[in-house]
Amino acid sequence: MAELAVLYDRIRPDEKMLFEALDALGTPYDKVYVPHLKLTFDEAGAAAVPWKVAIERCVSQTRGHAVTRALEGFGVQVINPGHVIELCGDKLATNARLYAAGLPTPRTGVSFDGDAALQQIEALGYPLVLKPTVGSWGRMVSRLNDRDAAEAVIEHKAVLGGPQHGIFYVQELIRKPERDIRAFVIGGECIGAIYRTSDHWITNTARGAKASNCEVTPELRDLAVRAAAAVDGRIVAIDLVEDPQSRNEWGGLLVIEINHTMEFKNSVSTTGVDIPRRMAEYAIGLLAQPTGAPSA
Ligand SMILES: Nc1ncnc2c1ncn2[C@@H]1O[C@H](COP(=O)(O)OP(=O)(O)OP(=O)(O)O)[C@@H](O)[C@H]1O
Repeated sequence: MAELAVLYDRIRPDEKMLFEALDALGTPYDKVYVPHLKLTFDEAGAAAVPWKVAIERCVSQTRGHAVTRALEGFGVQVINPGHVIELCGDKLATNARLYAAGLPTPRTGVSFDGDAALQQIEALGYPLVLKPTVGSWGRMVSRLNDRDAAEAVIEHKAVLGGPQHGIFYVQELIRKPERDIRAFVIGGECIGAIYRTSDHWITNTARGAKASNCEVTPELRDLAVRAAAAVDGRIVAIDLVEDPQSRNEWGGLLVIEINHTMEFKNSVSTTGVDIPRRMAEYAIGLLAQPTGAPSA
């Protein structure tokens, strides 16, 4: 049993790379397959939790959040902490936090009923993007070019039902170049960034976008670091778009979302930065601190 753990529910190339980085650094760690983990809140249960620090890598956000909350009860410092997962796992919560911190995002609205949503959409004007507040890989991110599209999507959501479909989260469509930017922030430092380029307006690599290196300009560095700090993220990836119409102090960059269990497999050779090693070093650095307190 080691003081460091990696919590996972599937071994993707990213987790393999993280294990290899930890192996290379020689620090003992436990690979904890969360679906087999049982935690009991009593003395014996606490004795069975040896870890001081854990890196949470679950594909299932619900599982990752739950195990994080539980382990925090045993004094384990999980990267990222539960409150960070709560914020980053929900685009509305992230946007509200970024707004409160004075950081730029696309103009965004939220409403809680179909009729109100249609009114808000009409007032904001087309084209708009409607997205689920919880989700990734660009799933159900929908472009609304006109009232017909808005009515159709609102009706689908009403008929499908379910708590998620009762929230209407809409954003102005940014006329970005055919790419977005993903910046990696570890321990308060922006260690690299990639462009994700596609001829589709949804530029996720999961949808076939091509990754290439993106220079970390002072503006990008500043915004990425501030966005990570706004959600208290320890190891996070910040997704941004370039708005040619914005004259903001970050050269028109806007934050779209923040990923708390970031995928990085396509970004290591692209950026030339050994991202899994930086993650491993950050976690090992926390072990050395008396309280396991974060360094950033
Ligand atoms: N307001 C917007 N204007 C223009 N393009 C957008 C906007 N919002 C999202 N996009 C595009 O759609 C993609 C997916 O959007 P978003 O990141 O919000 O969804 P996701 O499902 O969380 O994806 P990810 O896998 O990046 O977490 C973005 O990478 C971007 O290319």
